[in-house]
Formats: sequence, C-alpha cells, structure tokens
Amino acid sequence: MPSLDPPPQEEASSSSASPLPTTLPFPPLTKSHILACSYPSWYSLFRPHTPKARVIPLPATFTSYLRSDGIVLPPSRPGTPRASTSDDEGFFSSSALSSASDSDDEAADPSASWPETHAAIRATLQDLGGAAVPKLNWSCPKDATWISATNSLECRTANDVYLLLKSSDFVTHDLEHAFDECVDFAPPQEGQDIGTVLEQDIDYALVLRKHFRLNPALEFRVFVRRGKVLGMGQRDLNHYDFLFGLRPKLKERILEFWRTEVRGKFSEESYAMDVYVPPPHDRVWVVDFNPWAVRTDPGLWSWLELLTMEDPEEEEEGVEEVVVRLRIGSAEEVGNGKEQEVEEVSHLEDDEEGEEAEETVAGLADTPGPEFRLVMRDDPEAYMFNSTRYSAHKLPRDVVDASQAGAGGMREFADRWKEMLEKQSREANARESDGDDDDDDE
Ligand SMILES: Nc1ncnc2c1ncn2[C@@H]1O[C@H](COP(=O)(O)OP(=O)(O)OP(=O)(O)O)[C@@H](O)[C@H]1O
Ligand SMILES: [Mg+2]
Repeated sequence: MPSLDPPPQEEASSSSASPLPTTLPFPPLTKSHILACSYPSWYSLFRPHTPKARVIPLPATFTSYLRSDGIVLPPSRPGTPRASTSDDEGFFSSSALSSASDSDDEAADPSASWPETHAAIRATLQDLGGAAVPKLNWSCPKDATWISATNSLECRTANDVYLLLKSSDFVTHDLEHAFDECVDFAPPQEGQDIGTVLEQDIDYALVLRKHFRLNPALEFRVFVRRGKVLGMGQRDLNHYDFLFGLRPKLKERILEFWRTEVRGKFSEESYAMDVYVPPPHDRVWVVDFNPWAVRTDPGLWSWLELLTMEDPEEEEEGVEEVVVRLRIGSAEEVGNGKEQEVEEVSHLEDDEEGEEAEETVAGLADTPGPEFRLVMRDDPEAYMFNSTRYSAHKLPRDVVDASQAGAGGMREFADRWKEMLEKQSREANARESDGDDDDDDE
C-alpha cells in the first residue's frame, strides 16, 4: 500500500493563518499491534460474543495460490470436466472463468497442492449451514463482491470463496502488505519473496463466518485510544432515522459491553472495534478489531480529530437513558424516532436472536459521554471523497494517481488534502459549538 504521508510542509502551511497539521500523529505502528488485530488472535478471547465462525489455518501452498496471478479454480469435483453444472459450483461456474492461462478445460487442479485445506473449507461450509462470509486474518473481500452473481460476500462453495479471495485487493493487502508502515518490519531484500518474509511472523488463516442477513444500520465502529473510548459511529454511511431514537440505548449497551467484556481483556490500548447490535439491542456482538493505523477507515470521524482530541473525562459507569426531546430541523427531518422494519438478523450463534422491532423513543440528541455519530439526513460527511466506502483504500490510489501525474498532479492532490484538513477542522469546530446540526449544507 502506498504511503499516506500528507503533502510536504510548505504545501500545507503556506496560505493558512492557523498552521495546519501536516502529518497524522499516529503512535509508531508495530507488528505485534497488527498481529493482535488478526482475527485468529482475538477470536478465542471473544468467541461467546462473536457471530458463529470457524478459523481454518492456511498452509503456504494455499497462500501462494492466492498470491499467484490469474484465477484458476479447482474443478467442481476432482476428476470431472470444468464445464460441470453440478450443485457444487455454487454461484460461480468455474468453466466461466477459463482464462488465457487456462485455455483448455484440463488445466491443473490448484487444490491438488492443498487438498486438506480444500476439504476443510468444504466441510466447514456445510457445518455452517451451507453459506458463509470469508475473511483472511484482517480483511474481508468487500471490494470483490462485484464478481459475485449475488453481489455479496455470501459463499456456498469452496470455489465461491476462492474467487472472492483471489479477486480482492483487500485480501492482497493482508498477503503482501500486512506489516507496511510497521517500524519493526524490515522490507524484503532484493530477491526475497514477500510471502516468505511475512509468513515468518504470520500464521495465515481463513475465517469462515456463518452467513446471516445483517442490518448494516446496526453496525458501529468504536474508537478506543489509550484505553478510553473516544467515540463511536455508524459504519454504514446511509442515513437511518430510527437510529436517532435508539442512540442512547445503543450507546449505553456498547459502552457497558466494552467496560465489562473488552477493557482489560483485549491486549491493545488503542484500536477500532466493530460491533453489531441487532434487535432487541440488548446484546453486543464483536465483528472485528482494527489497528489504530491509517489503514483503518475512520468512517464518520477523521483520524486527525481522533488523534488530536483531548482525553475524555473518566467514563461514567452506566450512562443513563436521558430523554431529550429536542426539535432539530423539520419533523420530517428528525424522523419519528421509531425503528423501521428491521431485517432478519438470526443465526448469530447457534441460538436464535429476537427480531422484534424496537419501539423505544428515548430522544434524538446524543447523551453525555463519548460522542456517538450518526449520519444526518443529507450529511455531507457521508459524501466526502475521503469518507466513501472503503476510503482508506481509495486514498492511497489517489496518491498513486497523483504521483503518476507528475508535479502538477501532486500539487493538485496536495491542494485537495489541504482543503480536506481545513474542512474537517471547520466541521469539528462547528460540531463542538452546535451539537447536532442536520442543516449543514456544505
Ligand atoms: N456473518 C456475516 N454474515 C453476513 N455479513 C457479514 C458477516 N460478518 C460480516 N459481515 C459483513 O461484512 C462486513 C465486513 O466485515 P469485516 O468488518 O470483518 O471486514 P473488514 O475487511 O475487516 O472491514 P474493514 O476494512 O471495514 O475493517 C461487515 O461490515 C458486515 O456487513
Ligand atoms: Mg476490519
């Protein structure tokens, strides 16, 4: 992944009265921090609070297959022609993926190099009820869903899994750039293979999570810095009226969960924790732990503010549900405070979760304690170029494009970067003085 260093000092400070930060003040990134956020590292600690999943260790033969160019899938059944239309082909037909390197139907079966892994994946899919969402140690192939017939992460066969993993840049990042920016990582010397170097420290694994229909509105990212929750916010960048009424309850549950189940248990002091809080919103599920690093998408926050904000006051144990009936904007804009129809969210575990729609109307404003950000209707933050889906991965691409466009390109990029920092700073100030303000028309 290209460096995310902001533009040079003179670009950022030349025209502004108040000096702007020119680098993001992250603490030094270490391999041990990255490894602590690897799914197989934390899963055993939080298993009772994690949707049903299985971790399959991956041999070097399999990771080499993932790193190799081209997409060659195993035949649907060993020994059968690729054009088979058996049920085992899942969403994808392996015959449809024949490429230049695979011009005849008799290309070698790649799974011959990792038969146990192939068998384990097939058995695990069955064990998980026939449909799972794949992930490597840190990343899910969210950027590759376009290649799936269902446009989703749902996999029904081993070939569905391989196709998503092999099509994903995010997965490639795990395989080739896991320790980028780590101060204690020596990049490979000439002639050394990155895979071999990384695998000295990393036990690669495939995580298969039982697939369920989750409601993206109820996924949140919680930012913890030096052992204190700084804030939290939606992961999905759409506006959901019903979240405003639920905010006090969600916040209380998430903070309580963090205090009782995560604090003192997860080894790291700074990280971004992803949680899912399905109806009836009494139980918090851990989806992921992400490094405190620029590679993690700050979502509705910006890294600049997360890194520079004051430490919060000591946590109040048990934030109360405060009923605050503020009128912000029009009635239509603030919504009715009731949750809309909620998607099915069963199968988090072996036992079923309740699915009743939440009717609590507890207020629309945020309660005291760490700020809980929601997307306002027409919130510009949802549309900022650096806050769109997978922005942490798009930004480096911007840097790459800018660098390829020569000095002019870099200057233009630097200007955009400066504008972005200024905008974030303005918005942080406005938020501080105005509180919830859904009329922001920037
Ligand atoms: N068991 C599941 N069934 C269906 N969808 C799931 C399941 N688990 C996760 N997802 C979806 O996949 C998304 C990505 O999962 P996850 O957060 O683990 O990936 P990630 O690569 O770590 O993402 P990020 O880069 O944002 O940290 C989740 O936000 C959720 O919407
Ligand atoms: Mg993650």
